[in-house]
Amino acid sequence: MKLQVSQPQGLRARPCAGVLRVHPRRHTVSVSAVASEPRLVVPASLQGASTWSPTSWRSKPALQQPEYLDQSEVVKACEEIARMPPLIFAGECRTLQQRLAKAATGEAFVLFGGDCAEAFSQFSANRIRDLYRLLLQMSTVLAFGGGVPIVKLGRIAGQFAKPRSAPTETINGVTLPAYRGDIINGPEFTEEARRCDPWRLVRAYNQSAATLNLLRGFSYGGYAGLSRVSQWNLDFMKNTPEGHAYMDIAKRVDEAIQFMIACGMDTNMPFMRETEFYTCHECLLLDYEEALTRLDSTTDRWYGCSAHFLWCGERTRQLDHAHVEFMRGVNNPIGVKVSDKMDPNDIVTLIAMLNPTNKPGRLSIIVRMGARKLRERMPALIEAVRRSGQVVTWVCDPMHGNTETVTGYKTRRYENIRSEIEAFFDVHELMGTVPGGVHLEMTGDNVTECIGGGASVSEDDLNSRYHTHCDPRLNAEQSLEIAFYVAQRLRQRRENLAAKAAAASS
Ligand SMILES: O=C[C@H](O)[C@H](O)COP(=O)(O)O
Ligand SMILES: C=C(OP(=O)(O)O)C(=O)O
Repeated sequence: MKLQVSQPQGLRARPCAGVLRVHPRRHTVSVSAVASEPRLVVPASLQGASTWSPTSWRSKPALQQPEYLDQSEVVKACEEIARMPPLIFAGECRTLQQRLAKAATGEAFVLFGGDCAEAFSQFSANRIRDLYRLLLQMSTVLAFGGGVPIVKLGRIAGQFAKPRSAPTETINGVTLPAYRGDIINGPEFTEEARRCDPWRLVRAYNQSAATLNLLRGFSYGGYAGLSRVSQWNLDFMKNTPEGHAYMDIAKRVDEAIQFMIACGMDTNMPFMRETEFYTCHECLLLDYEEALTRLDSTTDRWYGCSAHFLWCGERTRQLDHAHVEFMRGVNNPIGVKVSDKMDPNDIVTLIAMLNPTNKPGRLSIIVRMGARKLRERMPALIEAVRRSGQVVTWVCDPMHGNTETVTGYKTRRYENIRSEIEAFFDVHELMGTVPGGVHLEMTGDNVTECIGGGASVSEDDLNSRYHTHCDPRLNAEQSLEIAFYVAQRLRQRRENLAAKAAAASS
């Protein structure tokens, strides 16, 4: 999240859903040949590539959109957002893309983490700080194990809209519209709360701006400095096994820094005082995303300025629908969630549509299918992508394929989450490909939403601190425990590669 003073002026605001300056762009549709076969061409029925604009999604079916009672209020709210400054800058997106390109080749690793759904009622500086420092702690553990830079991407400052399996919810015979995230309606089970309110768009924008302001302060104001590694432990973690294991690493980092200072290292170097931190969310609510789409005058390219990284959800990734149409035209690094329903031919077509010039770091494929299905289905997806010569960053989301209901609560079992990560690393090892990152729903709070792990949250504990508005999150202790497991796999991978390289050169 480098603040680039010259960029804001470079991003031109555009009016929302009205007089719109269409900026024709050309996409080549064949993947530039990294490998020679098969040549990949997007079917003619899915083309129309030269006509992209921030509103071209409007001519396609858009799933999971709210039904507002008064569309004119939506237009007014979006016009207000379109007049507001961008939340992120195009130059930051380009830097992030370079970092993600490194993750595609194993020279970096990506950590995505944060709330399932940010909430207006849970907005506080302390909660932002606690998630932020937990992500810093996890990054330290991962960097220590993996020996590579960790790209930190918070599901924060914009992760408000939720796709739902069913449009309605029924409790005790009463049926109301489903809760779709605070940017759309409220979680309370009343008719009034569940009504879609367009002015929530503006409130979500304002909360995102305030959140980003604090995150930038933490990242560049000294909080994230390496000399503070031992101070990031959350209070309630201090007496847990993960807290102790973390402090062991922190001690070794402190010693390494002391040694480097003794060797003459300047502690005022930016890498000692600052860290890059990026934001991401699901690109779901297209009215909002369109209102924050801006033209970067330094490159004459469009960027989605609601977050550095946007992803397309499993439920909205249809090749000929609105979300794919919108995403193919923004120049941010982007992702697509992929379940076991994804077909190997379709993944190749989808990648060609979203990354026609095969830019490394542009596209992350975020796999979420549960351990068993991942072992069965992911090899064919990897093989199809490899044969087409497409460069993607493979990321494991071990949350969304592992949701179940226990004693009336939506939950996830720690062991299933860990097993999916294990399967992800195993499959990449077998295929000789690169595990590029993990994507977690997690919080710095001491919640009881996922069962198991060292924290030993039991089925009976679920009702004690179940605060999520949508899906269950790992708590701080469970998250750190996952980080230790991933770090161990990264270390193993590093050692295996070194052993292979040594054998090859002897
Ligand atoms: O976070 C993902 C989805 O929004 C969520 O899993 C949907 O939950 P549902 O199946 O209860 O609608
Ligand atoms: C909805 C989400 O994921 P998916 O599209 O994989 O279900 C999410 O990550 O919030």
